[in-house]
Amino acid sequence: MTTYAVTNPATGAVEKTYPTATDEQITEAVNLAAETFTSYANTSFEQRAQWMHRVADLYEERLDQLCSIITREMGKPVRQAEFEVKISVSIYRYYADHAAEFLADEELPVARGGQAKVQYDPVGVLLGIMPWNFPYYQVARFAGPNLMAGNTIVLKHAPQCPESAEVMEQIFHEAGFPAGAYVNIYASNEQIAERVIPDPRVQGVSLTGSDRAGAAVAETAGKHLKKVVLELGGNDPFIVLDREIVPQAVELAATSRFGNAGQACNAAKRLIVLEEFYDDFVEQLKTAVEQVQLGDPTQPETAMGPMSSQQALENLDAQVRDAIDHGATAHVGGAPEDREGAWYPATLLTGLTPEMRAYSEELFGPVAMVYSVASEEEAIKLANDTPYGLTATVHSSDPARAAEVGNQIHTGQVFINETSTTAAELPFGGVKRSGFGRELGPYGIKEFVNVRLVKYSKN
Ligand SMILES: NC(=O)C1=CN([C@@H]2O[C@H](COP(=O)(O)OP(=O)(O)OC[C@H]3O[C@@H](n4cnc5c(N)ncnc54)[C@H](O)[C@@H]3O)[C@@H](O)[C@H]2O)C=CC1
Ligand SMILES: CCCCCC(=O)O
Repeated sequence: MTTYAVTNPATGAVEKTYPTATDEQITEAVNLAAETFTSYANTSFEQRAQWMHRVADLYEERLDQLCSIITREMGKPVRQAEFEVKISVSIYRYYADHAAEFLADEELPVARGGQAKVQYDPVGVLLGIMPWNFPYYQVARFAGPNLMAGNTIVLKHAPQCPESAEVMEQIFHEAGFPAGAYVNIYASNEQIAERVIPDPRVQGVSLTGSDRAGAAVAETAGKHLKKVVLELGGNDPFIVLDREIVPQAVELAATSRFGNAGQACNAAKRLIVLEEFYDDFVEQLKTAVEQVQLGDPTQPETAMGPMSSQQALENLDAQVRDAIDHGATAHVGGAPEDREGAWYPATLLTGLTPEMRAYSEELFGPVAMVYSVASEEEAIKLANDTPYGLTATVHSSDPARAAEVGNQIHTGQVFINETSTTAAELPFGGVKRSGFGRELGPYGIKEFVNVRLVKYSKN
């Protein structure tokens, strides 16, 4: 049974519970989104943009409240929560400002004469299934473009995030969107599979989360011929090619790995370093990891708070224990803190080998793993030795060399001499088990539209 509750990971205390929807409520939610679609699809881009900018205004006006909610729901340090709210605002404003341009009719040349154009029409009700790690940002990547395209949305958030889910729906309605344009549901997985995805008025599903969840939802969607966009996990390589870049690479690696307590699909997870300066890199990184102190996530000076839940901590602990039991070395950290709440210290592991779970599985927590390789070719081979393909970052004092290596890594995104970042105008997505489809940028608004040909005879 799915329980929607605010369980503060800093203390383990259940602070608020929300009732899972009844089957009748689920049906009413889809009915409302479907009935609203007809009129909403006929609103102008200007009207949608006005409402969308108002959503962004309300996020800005309620910054402190929004930050406090997710700090309690999943332990995010308040400064990082501010960043998340602000990037969500930028996504809403980006699509408010650019949707009309991105979805403008396109005239097509016709060899045999006549006229033709493509128009980008909304398709109907979309289901969004979002995770707990960035409660506002993940929803913005889905709601921003699809509402601007004229679709209506039914949003099922993570069971850990019922309060942020509630406040987002309130904001969209207060901003002026029709009630049926954005409908939040506290649904169970079974209700999603049995009552939402099969509904003929639901035209697509966007899920961000684990590949396990993605596979389950995509299987149901496939059975009912519904398009999906999947933003799943990653085990992203971070390759260091020369000694000169090591100090910068150490700083970037620590920032990427320990932000959000390591709970980011695009975090640098596998640090791959040429053996000639491997010891130096590990020593410098050890110093950086030791400086990442756990703290009260409500305090502005805190760099890392608890993990999102006791379950997330236990999953990570099992993976790290398995690595250590099979011979890995924990230079820093390596076990949960002995106190109430989901507290796991910044951890540095070396000596990873293929028989360990940590070698092939995503470690969704504050654990940096460093691998030594003898050559650039070995670095590329190791980087690609994963079922995932989300982002890769490559670091060298010679950016052209880094780009050449980056071009050989099978991922949806490559970053040269910087951490894997995200922005409203940059497409985000992966290959292999990291999912398919793209969010953000001009690509994110064309995933759930009907690319419709209109042709006129030449007479
Ligand atoms: N790509 C990303 O941003 C994220 C990836 N993850 C990955 O997921 C792993 C585990 O995290 P979880 O909390 O288990 O995330 P999850 O993948 O179980 O949850 C993500 C969302 O999918 C929903 N969901 C899960 N199974 C479902 C099903 N059968 N039908 C319908 N909805 C379903 C959840 O309720 C939630 O809303 C992490 O270790 C990480 O690898 C988790 C969060 C975000
Ligand atoms: C704002 C950072 C992006 C995290 C992307 C993810 O975990 O899905």
